[in-house]
Amino acid sequence: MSRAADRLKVVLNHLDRSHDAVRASFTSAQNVSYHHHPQSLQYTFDTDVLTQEQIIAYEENGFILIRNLVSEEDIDRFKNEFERICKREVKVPGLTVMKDVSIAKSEFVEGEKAVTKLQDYQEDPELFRYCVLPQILKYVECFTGPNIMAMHTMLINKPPDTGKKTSRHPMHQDLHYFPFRPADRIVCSWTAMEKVHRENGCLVVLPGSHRGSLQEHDYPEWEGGVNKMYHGVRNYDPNHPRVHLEMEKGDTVFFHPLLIHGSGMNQTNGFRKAISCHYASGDCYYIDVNGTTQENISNEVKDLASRKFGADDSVTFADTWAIRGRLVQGDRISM
Ligand SMILES: CC(C)CC(=O)SCCNC(=O)CCNC(=O)[C@H](O)C(C)(C)COP(=O)(O)OP(=O)(O)OC[C@H]1O[C@@H](n2cnc3c(N)ncnc32)[C@H](O)[C@@H]1OP(=O)(O)O
Ligand SMILES: Nc1ncnc2c1ncn2[C@@H]1O[C@H](COP(=O)(O)OP(=O)(O)OP(=O)(O)O)[C@@H](O)[C@H]1O
Ligand SMILES: O=C(O)CCC(=O)C(=O)O
Ligand SMILES: [Fe+2]
Ligand SMILES: [Mg+2]
Repeated sequence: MSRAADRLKVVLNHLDRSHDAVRASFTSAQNVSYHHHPQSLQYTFDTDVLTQEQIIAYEENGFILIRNLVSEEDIDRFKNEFERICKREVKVPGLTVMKDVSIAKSEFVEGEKAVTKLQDYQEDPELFRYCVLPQILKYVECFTGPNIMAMHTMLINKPPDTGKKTSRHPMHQDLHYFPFRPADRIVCSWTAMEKVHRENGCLVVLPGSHRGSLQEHDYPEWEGGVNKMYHGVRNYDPNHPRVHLEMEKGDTVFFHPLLIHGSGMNQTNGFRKAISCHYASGDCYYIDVNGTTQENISNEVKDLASRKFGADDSVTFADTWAIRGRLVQGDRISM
């Protein structure tokens, strides 16, 4: 047998045995169903980039954390560009600058202290460098395959909580926002721009939840308010076993779009920064989400597009994604 085939056999054997344990760790309240019995790898391509342990970890948990993947120098450049954008020294076409809801609705705050998140930075060459870093794409290819589209770009500047707990990001699955498939050929890369830990609101994940299905999402009923479009999974069970991903500057997590994740309150005085990109295979295809659980977010996105860009009814949810997507490797086949 070839070396690759040997490797695959070892991995599949391991997965077959360990899946029962992962299955058992989920409560029925979370309504996660498993049908997965591995005949081959479902979530990864074995391209000799990932170790056996990393393949097993991603297949089982739905994420892998790679330490020290992005250099300090690159991160400082992203941070510097973020500051220039906040000071309005550069204007980026298509960029959304989002303020925290409790800051936007109360005090007048200027500059980066008002900004919770930049979204859609694909037209900013300095920030978009993140999406084409070779060491990132090398890992992304293990999940998407060789044709790679950068579909969604964000720089998150989680502010110190104002006391209303609005700095939290409710537990969600990113696939809720995406009208393209297959889910297994989509991956998020999320890089800490400084030390992130429980106190400043690191990512919180439910390992193995990527093996469930897309759940219904809605605004959580939070007293202090919720940020626009921060939908959470319905009936979230706070007692579910979860993992806090504490990371150093430059550490990067790659995760599946069905993985349930969120982030806690920022209880420090600093702004917790991270940069991320969602990638999809250039072979993915758009779906119509009308009549599905994604209809609520689709309507919100289309509303915003019509207010912001004067888009008319003929602009679909899928169009709003196709416009933002950028090819970063290989061919743009059907996206
Ligand atoms: C996988 C991935 C996609 C997952 C996610 O990223 S989930 C989060 C997705 N988030 C987004 O797509 C960003 C959505 N936000 C935006 O588009 C913008 O921030 C807007 C909500 C439209 C506000 O922008 P803009 O109109 O420039 O802001 P203004 O300061 O002029 O405020 C206009 C009215 O909006 C309110 N507002 C501002 N920021 C927020 C907020 N964060 N949450 C809820 N409401 C907000 C603001 O209070 C104001 O309301 P009124 O005074 O008109 O009642
Ligand atoms: N009702 C809910 N619906 C969806 N997500 C929620 C809900 N309640 C909490 N979360 C999410 O659960 C995750 C953990 O939040 P929490 O505020 O408990 O942080 P934490 O890291 O546990 O902090 P602490 O150390 O203070 O307990 C966050 O993503 C938060 O937004
Ligand atoms: O950085 C965070 O707090 C998580 C953001 C996130 O999960 C998202 O925007 O989809
Ligand atoms: Fe997310
Ligand atoms: Mg807690």
